[in-house]
Amino acid sequence: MGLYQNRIVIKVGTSTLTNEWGKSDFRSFDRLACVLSGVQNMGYEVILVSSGAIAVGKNKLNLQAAESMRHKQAAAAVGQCSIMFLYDKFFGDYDKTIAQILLNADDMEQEEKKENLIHTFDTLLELGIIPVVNENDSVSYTEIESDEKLFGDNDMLSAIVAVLCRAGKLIILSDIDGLYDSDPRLHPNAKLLSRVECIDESKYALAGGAGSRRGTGGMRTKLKAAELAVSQGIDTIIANGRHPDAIYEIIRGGVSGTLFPGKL
Ligand SMILES: Nc1ncnc2c1ncn2[C@@H]1O[C@H](COP(=O)(O)OP(=O)(O)O)[C@@H](O)[C@H]1O
Ligand SMILES: N[C@@H](CCC(=O)OP(=O)(O)O)C(=O)O
Repeated sequence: MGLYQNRIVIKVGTSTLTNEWGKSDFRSFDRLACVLSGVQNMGYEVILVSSGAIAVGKNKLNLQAAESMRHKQAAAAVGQCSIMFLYDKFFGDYDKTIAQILLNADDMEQEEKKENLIHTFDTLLELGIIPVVNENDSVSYTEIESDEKLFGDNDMLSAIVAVLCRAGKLIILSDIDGLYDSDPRLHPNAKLLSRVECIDESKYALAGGAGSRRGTGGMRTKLKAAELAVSQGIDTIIANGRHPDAIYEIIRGGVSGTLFPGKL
């Protein structure tokens, strides 16, 4: 079965949605809601995979120092409400309705649950609703901590959702313009790669860890996600979430960030 070329999954990371103190960055939420609403008005189906629950929840609960798993899970439960409140408000300003979908790995493993999930996504999109997806962190943190995790990071979750929904494009928004030939925070002369045809060990060797205390995974998890999506024919782009207008350029087929062309 082919891909829906007008269906786009956009993933946004914690580092884009929060400021350096871990508080919600309202302008980022607003800009993203504005652009995604505009993209939907152009006839595209939009699915948003959003991180941010743990950072926002920790800030709200003043838990900065608390790193235990149960505190993170509690923070996720609190922060998820906050981010959905902001999305509801900002998307509402642009006349859009959103829906929340929280997922775990085992929701994909059982055929019946997987089918139900596909039907829910399809129905929401048919109704013109923008689904906002996150991992169900309060339930699934064991996966986040495990080495064998399939989930545990929203980069991978966004690729799984893109494959499940047969999206034509996956756009991963981060706090950086794309994949560089080394981590630009450590190497100021690093160069942006605008197109990557093959994700092999040499590319993983370029990717370092997270760039801020708030982000997780860094470029490595984005490459893993891109590898999965590309293998299913889905064009994957890493771009800067501080300038979501780039999404207009990307859907026009222009160059912004790093493109990993889908291969089948
Ligand atoms: N080769 C690389 N190219 C670009 N960024 C890199 C690279 N290696 C490591 N990074 C780091 O990855 C960070 C983005 O990942 P992360 O902090 O997990 O953000 P997010 O919250 O958006 O997922 C960048 O800020 C950057 O410092
Ligand atoms: N599910 C977690 C996000 C985990 C994650 O992958 O974060 P990020 O690297 O910022 O995309 C949360 O909502 O806080």
